[in-house]
Amino acid sequence: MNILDQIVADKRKEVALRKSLIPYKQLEASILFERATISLSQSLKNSTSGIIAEHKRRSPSKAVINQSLNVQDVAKGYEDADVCGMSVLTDGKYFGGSLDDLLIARASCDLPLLRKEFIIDTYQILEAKAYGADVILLIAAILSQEEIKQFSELAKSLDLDILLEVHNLEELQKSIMPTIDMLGVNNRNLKTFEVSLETSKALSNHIPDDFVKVSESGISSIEAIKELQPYDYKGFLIGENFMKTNNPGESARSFIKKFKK
Ligand SMILES: O=P(O)(O)OC[C@@H](O)[C@@H](O)c1c[nH]c2ccccc12
Repeated sequence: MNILDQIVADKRKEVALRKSLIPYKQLEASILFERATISLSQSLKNSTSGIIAEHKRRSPSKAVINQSLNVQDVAKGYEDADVCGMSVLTDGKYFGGSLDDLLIARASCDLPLLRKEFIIDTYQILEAKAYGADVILLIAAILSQEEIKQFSELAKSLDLDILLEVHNLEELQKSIMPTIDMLGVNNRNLKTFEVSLETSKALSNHIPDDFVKVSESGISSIEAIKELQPYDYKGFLIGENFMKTNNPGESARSFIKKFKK
């Protein structure tokens, strides 16, 4: 079994357990369920930097990145740095995150928040809303076309934006539908962990213009972004490069400063 299959198998068990303890009705009773969301795709369209900064403690490809920070400081730091949005990993087993991280990020800043999760069930979309997310991630590699349609329609009905993640042409072609707001190209192959910016370049002209294009993973310099901009990328998802430092907010700030020059 490759790592992605393993993650999904674990996730199915986890979601079944969560569902048995907290029913849909209880999620819908969260005060955050009525909150007006902030659109990340709109923010990206109006942004000069397009940086989406991530909170990630560890990952299967890197083991520990940073375990000594608190989410509140990171969220405030990213907001002060004027990033466009924040991504919060909520998977516990492989990434050391939690829904509580999302909730604390929500309480700490007014940035559009992405729930970074392996979504395989509609239940997780209601959780995303109940814990303060503005955007959900859907990963084409683990979903059927019918699931992408059903999940994105539900997310839209909850006023959540949808970032659809692909890694190759086949995934892209099965995923293009009007309920998707942003198309993310993951430069990291989730099955092998190989990273290459060429993935974003190669797929860009297959993405119709009405989707906001986001390049994800392995971005650690302004040069990388400059390289991707001619391919019409408007958003850049950066995790490790900020999170490996003692002060991710400050790192994001100096990154964005260089950018504007
Ligand atoms: O830390 P990086 O290389 O900057 O990558 C961030 C982000 O793109 C990555 O965490 C990611 C992209 N897609 C995912 C899907 C699941 C978990 C994590 C991810």
